[in-house]
Amino acid sequence: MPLRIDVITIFPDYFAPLQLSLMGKAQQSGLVTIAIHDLREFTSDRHRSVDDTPYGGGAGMVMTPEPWGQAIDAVVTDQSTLIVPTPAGKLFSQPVAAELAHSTHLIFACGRYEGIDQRVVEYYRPRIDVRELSIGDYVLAGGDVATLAMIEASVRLVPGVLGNPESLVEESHQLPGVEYPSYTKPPTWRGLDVPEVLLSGHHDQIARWRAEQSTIRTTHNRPDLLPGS
Ligand SMILES: COC(=O)c1ccnc(N)c1
Repeated sequence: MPLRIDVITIFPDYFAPLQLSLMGKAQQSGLVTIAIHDLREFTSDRHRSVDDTPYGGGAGMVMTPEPWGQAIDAVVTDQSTLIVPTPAGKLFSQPVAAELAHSTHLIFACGRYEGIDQRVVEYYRPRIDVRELSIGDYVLAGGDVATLAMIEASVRLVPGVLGNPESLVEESHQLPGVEYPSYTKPPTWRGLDVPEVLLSGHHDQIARWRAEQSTIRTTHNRPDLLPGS
């Protein structure tokens, strides 16, 4: 059963990159189907408006609930997971990507402006799995880029999408800490040599060196990921 993804957005063109490379191949292989829907197709006024002023005052505009209700109703099933990208959400992570990769149907609601009227989440929460997810502690102009990131991180974990599943084993955020540094030809580049151990053919020594490098890198870049932190 392929993973089905429906993306609802006012900027469908943001998702053209999903036709390229690994994501494009995943769709051609039938492992994943991705459909992009323009929210404005679900408006009913002449101006195809999707936002209005916030109750309670404040700057910016809020996306009105009805177009979202119409758009989500057009694709939702009882197997759907509705994902709302928002800086206020739970943190998206590799384990969450793995969960999404094994879902049946994902609906991404890409909000703009100051966000989507909260009643959209409140309406669907009793009916289906609803997840407000953040890709990190920063604010974007909309949920589209976050959706691209979450789709790519999840789809690459769908069995069969990656040619060599081996490459999933060692990558960062799978093992405790981050990945060791990588090198390829030439052996010397602008006076810089590849670490000798990597050319030695001693697989035990290479594994030990890589584990050490992972710890050094994790300590320097992501001490929060160190065991026991
Ligand atoms: C409008 O959406 C965002 O700004 C957003 C969404 C998901 N993660 C973030 N860190 C920001």
